[in-house]
Amino acid sequence: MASTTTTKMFRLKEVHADPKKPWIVIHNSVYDVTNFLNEHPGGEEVLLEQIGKDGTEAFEDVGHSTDAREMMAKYKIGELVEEDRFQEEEKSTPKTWTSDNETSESSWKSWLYPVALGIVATIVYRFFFINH
Ligand code: HEM
Repeated sequence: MASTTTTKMFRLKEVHADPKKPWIVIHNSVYDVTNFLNEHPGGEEVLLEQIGKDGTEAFEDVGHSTDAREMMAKYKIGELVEEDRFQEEEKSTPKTWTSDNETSESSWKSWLYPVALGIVATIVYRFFFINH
């Protein structure tokens, strides 16, 4: 019985914005960072800016290491209930990438660079032979 782990579910409004008991939501999981504030390599200031809300974007913008991600497990206290969950945008990004007409527009741009480089190389090559 003692080994069964049940995930505690929280409403977004239950996530404390109190600096004395600070909680943060990252990827729809709830973290109690009370004992982490002093230890955070990025400082407590940035953590305090995210308390009581979804800090996923701020967390990802920093590009946290795998070590940092593993460290998070220690502070996780539960997850957000289904109704309060935030859309995880990252997962849908690769789909829109391939299906957009934006892609066909940007693909001709990717040709421009090597073609321009080829033209410049030809000019330089010709000058070399004319002058020598
Ligand atoms: C429980 C959640 C978090 C954990 C365990 C954590 C852990 C860490 C660790 C281990 C580092 C050192 C660099 C690395 O290994 O990536 C770091 C750096 C940093 N973190 Fe966090 N962090 C958390 C949440 C946040 C949040 C919500 C923000 C909001 C902006 C943040 C901002 C930063 C910044 C600005 C740095 C410094 C980056 C640098 O100096 O290059 N962290 N964090």
